[in-house]
Amino acid sequence: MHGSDRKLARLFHPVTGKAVVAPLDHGVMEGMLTGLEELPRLLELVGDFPVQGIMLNKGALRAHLADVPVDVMAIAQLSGGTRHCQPPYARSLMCSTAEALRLGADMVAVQVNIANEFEDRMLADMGAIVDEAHGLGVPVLALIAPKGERVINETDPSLINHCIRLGAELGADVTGVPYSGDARSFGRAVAASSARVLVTGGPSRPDFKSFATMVEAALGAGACGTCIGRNVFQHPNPVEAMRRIVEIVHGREVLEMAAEALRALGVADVSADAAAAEAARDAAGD
Ligand SMILES: O=C(CO)COP(=O)(O)O
Repeated sequence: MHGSDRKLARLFHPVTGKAVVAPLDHGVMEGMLTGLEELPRLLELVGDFPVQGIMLNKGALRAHLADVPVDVMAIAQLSGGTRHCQPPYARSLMCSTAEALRLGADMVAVQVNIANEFEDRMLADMGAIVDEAHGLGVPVLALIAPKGERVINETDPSLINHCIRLGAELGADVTGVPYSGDARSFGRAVAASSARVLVTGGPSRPDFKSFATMVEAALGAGACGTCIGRNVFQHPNPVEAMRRIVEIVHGREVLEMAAEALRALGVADVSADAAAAEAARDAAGD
């Protein structure tokens, strides 16, 4: 067992063995993105659910660490790049693992976009971060996706399976990838991976119901959780969207237990009542 394994175990729910990570790191890429402007409000929302990890950039970590519940992993996003960059899929390292640790992070994340002219640098950065983080006993989440001018289909199964394999080959503890939609080959890549796999969300989709079906399919194919941001926080009803994702990953019982615990503490009623949740979903047109 490595030093990082003990911390990594905390990322997975003790009953379900799965993880819901809330990425709130989009400000570097997008600037003032609708739905993601107010971090304190989002942290409050996330804190009302059985979520296992919150991903923040280093400035946000410094400003808001106190608002990340102590039983939730604070994940420092070390990579960044803005959508104004040419090309917009280039990512650079913005923070070291040592600095992330100093800021209070429990885990670090690094982003790699493959199949473009900058992948060699992003891969080298990932390699260096894995070495540095493991040297300090810190687990690594690698968010890997195919992005670039030559990429025609960003969820092409062979490219997504390559991303899954890459995470494991380069020593990530957890790899986050988009779902390919091909359950069989995705399942094979996940089963062969020494790193556990989370499914990422991508840009907000107008049809949340079909998005949720995709997430369910990814979990069914072997993903052991989610790292979904925009499809939750840009949903017309982010509370309901968050509830649905948690329900898919951990099941209704865990959701209800968490709601009950909050009620007992007199904290806001996240009301996991099944009928109310169903009604809200219908009202939201999902
Ligand atoms: O990991 C992520 C951002 O760093 C995933 O976020 P999205 O679900 O918004 O794509």
